[in-house]
Amino acid sequence: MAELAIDRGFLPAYARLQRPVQRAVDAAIGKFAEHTHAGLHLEKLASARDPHIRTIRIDQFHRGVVLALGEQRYALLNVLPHDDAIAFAVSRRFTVNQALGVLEVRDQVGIEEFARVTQAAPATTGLFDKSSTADLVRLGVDRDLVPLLRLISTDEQLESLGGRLPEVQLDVLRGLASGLTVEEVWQELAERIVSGVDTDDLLAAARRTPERIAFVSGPVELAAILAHPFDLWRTFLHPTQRDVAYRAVYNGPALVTGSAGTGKTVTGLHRAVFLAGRLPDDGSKVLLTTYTRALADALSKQLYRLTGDPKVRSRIDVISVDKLAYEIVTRGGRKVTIADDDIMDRLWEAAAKTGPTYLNRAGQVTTLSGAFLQREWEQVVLAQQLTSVEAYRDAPRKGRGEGLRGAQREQVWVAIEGVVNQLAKQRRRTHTQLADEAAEIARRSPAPYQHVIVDEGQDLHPAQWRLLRALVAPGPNDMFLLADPYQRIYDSHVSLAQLGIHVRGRTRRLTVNYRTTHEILDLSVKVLAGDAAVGLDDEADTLRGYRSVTRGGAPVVAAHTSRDNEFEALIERVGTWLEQGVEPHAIGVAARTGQLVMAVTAALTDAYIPVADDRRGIDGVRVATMHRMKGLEFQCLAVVGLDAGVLPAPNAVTSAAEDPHAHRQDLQRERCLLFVALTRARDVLYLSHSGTPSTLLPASP
Ligand SMILES: Nc1ncnc2c1ncn2[C@@H]1O[C@H](COP(=O)(O)OP(=O)(O)OP(=O)(O)O)[C@@H](O)[C@H]1O
Repeated sequence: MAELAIDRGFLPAYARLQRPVQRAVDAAIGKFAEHTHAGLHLEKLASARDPHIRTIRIDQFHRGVVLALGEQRYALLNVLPHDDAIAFAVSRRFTVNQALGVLEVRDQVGIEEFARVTQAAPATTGLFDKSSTADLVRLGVDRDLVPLLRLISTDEQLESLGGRLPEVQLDVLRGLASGLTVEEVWQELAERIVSGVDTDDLLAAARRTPERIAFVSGPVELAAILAHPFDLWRTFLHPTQRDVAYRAVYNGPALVTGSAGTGKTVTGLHRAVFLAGRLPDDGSKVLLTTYTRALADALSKQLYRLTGDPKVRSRIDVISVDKLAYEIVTRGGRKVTIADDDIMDRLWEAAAKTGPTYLNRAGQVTTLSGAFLQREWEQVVLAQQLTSVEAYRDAPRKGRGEGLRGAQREQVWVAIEGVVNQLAKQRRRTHTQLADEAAEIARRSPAPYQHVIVDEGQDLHPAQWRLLRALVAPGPNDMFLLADPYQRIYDSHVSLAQLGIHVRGRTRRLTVNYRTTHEILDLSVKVLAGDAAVGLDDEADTLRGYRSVTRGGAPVVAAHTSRDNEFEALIERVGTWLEQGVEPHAIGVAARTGQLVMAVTAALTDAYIPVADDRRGIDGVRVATMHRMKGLEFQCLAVVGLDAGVLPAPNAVTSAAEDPHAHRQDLQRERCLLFVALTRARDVLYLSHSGTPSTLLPASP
């Protein structure tokens, strides 16, 4: 089969066609492949804005639109009913970006229309006043567009013009509009700048544009692409994603950051397949790991969609860090019983009752809470592997708030030791303890993996990092880490460098959100209240340039006077989504507490709405705590119970009297949690509360 190119925009169009039309499309594609396209009636249109555009006959009612790239190569752009196909073909114009050399498409007729309407109302302050024409052109913006861009003064205008502009240029303009300087946008593009671009060579440009044009080399590859027409991420990566995922060599651990929905997981999956594909057939393996079992399952499913090659697939182990630690420790038949959260909570509460006291700011003697002791154990003692009171007395308490005086530390140590001893007596371990044991075992054996890829890295504990470090020998391409410090919802404040994982000079940031609409993202970012998060590389992270590629409706915030009313409204809302044809599993309902989750589940079930139950294998609407929503996504999402007394969760926030620093940190963690929840929504977000709204909700979304 000869080379045939497919445009990214064609796949969703293909998915919407009736099966017989799809078959006619397949036949037409086949003719192209056999170079018998003469029979397809390639037609040039007199009124077309682009002389390279042709249409072809698909069936009696449908026409395909193709682009002649030169050298007898064609790219299939779209298949539409006859009149729509003609309108599409007439309006599109393909050009070559003068800075990047990539193939671009614009809706020329749409741009002309926009210019007609906009000229009547010239702007006073333009959105791009800070960028000179030379700057814009240097960033690849077409010179003929600049006068029109000068008339634009609002984000709304840019978005209304946006759909008609070449995508790369829109991305540049969105970056500038979101506050990036010309230099920062240039930096984002820098590695893709091409010198000596021939703006007449469409074929060369198409080959430089894998994010838009896929050259298909055989029927198997074509079938694989057409089989999942909505999974654009499988074929068309953003250039930054592609560059990050397919770089031949990182000379050591690499860290990819990017906030919610920027395709970190997608990038990690591509990297896993890329690295696995290069491994020799001698049992060498890639580890793809993440925080929870549910996330590992999701990764596994996506991996199957990305590669059908059983050989490659068999070289990638997908497993959560906890399960991996468990497997390593129990490998020789050793029995281990895990202490679950309930057991641990009870032990810590008991320890707190009889445990250390402190003088609070009002001068009263108060006991430290069980939650405080537990965090002290996990974040200081286990994090630094402290084994004696002497070591603990002098240990730094990074991220743990106010100092504990020497005598207090001794009391805290006694309380912690008491809990640890009881655990040992019960022959139980926590997952964190297990991770260190597993790391110890791993250090004594040859490293079992050639490459380790970690998703959701922001929440891993130092013990888990120690384990991962021990599973792969230091060297090129050893570790590929994906993390977003704004989605840190547990307490780990990790410095990778201190754990012997040095990423300096190998960090990359993704900024384009592919999941969430502009409107939902806008609200979600407000929840973070402008606080900068510190990344795994010890650098302050930034959300500058973080932007979405889609637009939609504004999120709704519904205020209710009682929980009953709130749930009634939720049932109605979910019912409407289902009536509109949204699949139950594409709907999510998130709440802060397990109790609320149970109440929502009961309310929906009583209303005959199916609720997903993994243990019983039941498909349905996913109702879960905000913590469990991490890493997932939903077409329609409701986040409920956003009341003042529920979020921030009182028991998760240290009182300001106990420790003002910890108080601030806990509040920020609750904000991140809400951010994680809200950014799970793809198209529609609905929020509700009963009584006084949570202080974490922005005033007027
Ligand atoms: N290049 C792309 N083209 C189309 N869709 C994409 C692309 N990259 C990512 N997506 C889609 O965007 C969504 C978010 O991607 P992904 O889950 O990889 O992001 P993430 O950064 O890991 O998100 P989070 O941190 O919020 O879990 C997914 O639906 C994914 O399929």
